[in-house]
Amino acid sequence: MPKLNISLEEEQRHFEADVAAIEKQWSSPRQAHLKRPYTAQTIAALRSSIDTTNPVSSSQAIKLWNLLHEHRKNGTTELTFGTTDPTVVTQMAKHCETVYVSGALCGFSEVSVPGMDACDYPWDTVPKVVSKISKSQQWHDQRQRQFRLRHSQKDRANLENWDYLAPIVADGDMGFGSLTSTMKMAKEFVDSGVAMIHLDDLAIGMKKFTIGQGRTVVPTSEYIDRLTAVRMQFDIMGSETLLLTRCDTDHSEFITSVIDERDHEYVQGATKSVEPLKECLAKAQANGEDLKAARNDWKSRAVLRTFDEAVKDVASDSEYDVYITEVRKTQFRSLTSRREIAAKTVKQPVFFDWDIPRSAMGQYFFKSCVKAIIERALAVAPLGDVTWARMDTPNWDDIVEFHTAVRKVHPDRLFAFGYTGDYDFGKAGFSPEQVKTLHLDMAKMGIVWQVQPIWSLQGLLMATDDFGKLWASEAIGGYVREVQTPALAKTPIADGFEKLSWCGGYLLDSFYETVAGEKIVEKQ
Ligand SMILES: C[C@](O)(C(=O)O)[C@H](CC(=O)O)C(=O)O
Repeated sequence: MPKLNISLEEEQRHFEADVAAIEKQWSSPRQAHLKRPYTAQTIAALRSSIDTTNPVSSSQAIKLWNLLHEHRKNGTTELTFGTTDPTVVTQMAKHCETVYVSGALCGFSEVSVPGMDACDYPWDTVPKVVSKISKSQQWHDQRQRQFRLRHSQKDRANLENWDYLAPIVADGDMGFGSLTSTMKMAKEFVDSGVAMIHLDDLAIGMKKFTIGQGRTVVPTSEYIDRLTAVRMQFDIMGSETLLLTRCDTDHSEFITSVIDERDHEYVQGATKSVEPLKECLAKAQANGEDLKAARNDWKSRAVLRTFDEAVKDVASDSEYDVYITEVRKTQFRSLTSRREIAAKTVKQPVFFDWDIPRSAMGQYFFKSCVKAIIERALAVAPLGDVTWARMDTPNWDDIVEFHTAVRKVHPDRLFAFGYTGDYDFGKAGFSPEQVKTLHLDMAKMGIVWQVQPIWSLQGLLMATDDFGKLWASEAIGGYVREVQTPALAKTPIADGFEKLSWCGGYLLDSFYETVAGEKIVEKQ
């Protein structure tokens, strides 16, 4: 292998030029709001000597950044939905300005072994889907342009001219492991051409929906480290790719560790001296008892409380007032500090043990609330570009409280929102009239990117079911009447093979023409 032919002075010059370029990029209007815990020198030294910026990801990110800011300025919002299918994306281009690649959908349709969304698919699953969609967008852009340029300037005025290059937003879940897998995932995303990815605070494998038991977050510090790892990877690549800091704290029941005192306020402990939950459940299992009932019985005996609630239970009203006033003098207090204050302000001893309720997997009980979500969102805001508090149910008061509080600190913040699962708006207290204008009301709070992530699971399934029924009963007669005729009558035409443009027929022909020098297809 030959030695690198570069003098020490030249190497140093390159390094310093890199540092200067990084500092310039970090102070640009696109990046000036970001705060990194590392320096441009550190990043420059982590780069390889070849430029690894991905032009698609960076230009799509800037396009998205400008689009979202335009919405924020106007109090409007981008509305999109999730898919994994490039053909679907071509039709989205007529109505949406962005595309969403959903992890949940990938887990059903883009893996060798499908399953419910537990984010347990390989870490490069979603980047591969983004890459497929991005290449398809580029191809449609190319074949549309080629078709247009076959025509005179005047004739082009009557031809379709869609923006197929809608920026792609994709699901990075929790990063799929520790720092290095998160970095590898971020790298694959950038190389796939993604415009923005979201990363959340869930523990790996602990996104649980069905039995509603066990959804687990990581400590705030680990959430910050994850996002820092992504930001660092983007910086190493010199990428403009946007980072959407998603917070899944809502309805989470557990936290993996109590290492970060910022989380202590929300950790629950037993306030009665009972046997550890783990032992109780092991005994119940050995005796063939109903585990859910045993757990509920244990909970009623253990009386789970946060430390502040435990103090409130034993203190007089005036004692509690003194206690909580003292606690609130500092934003974050460790359990040790809370115990010290309680010892000074409350006569009764406070029994509180957060180890007794720990699960067999070691998790601690966690009491989620809007305040906890706000604190996490604020802790990570400087690392990201957009904020999303994922909510299991559409609770309007919570939505308003969250966005108002974050906007107080970051008035220009961009927000995202997902109409997760199938929200029951009626049950959540919304009138049909309120649902109609919900997206606009949210836009006024800075929620500039709104997504129905899993449209396929209702919309596409329903359309396929309806068509399957028609085809089975009426075959080609039904097809011609219900699909082909209306598709061709549509303006603009619902593309397909009929017009050679959508399927790239003219582009293909022009490759042959260019190589063989023959004019195979007449200009239209
Ligand atoms: C957005 C989401 O992460 C997804 O994978 O699409 C899911 C969607 C859903 O469960 O409806 C989510 O966690 O909200």
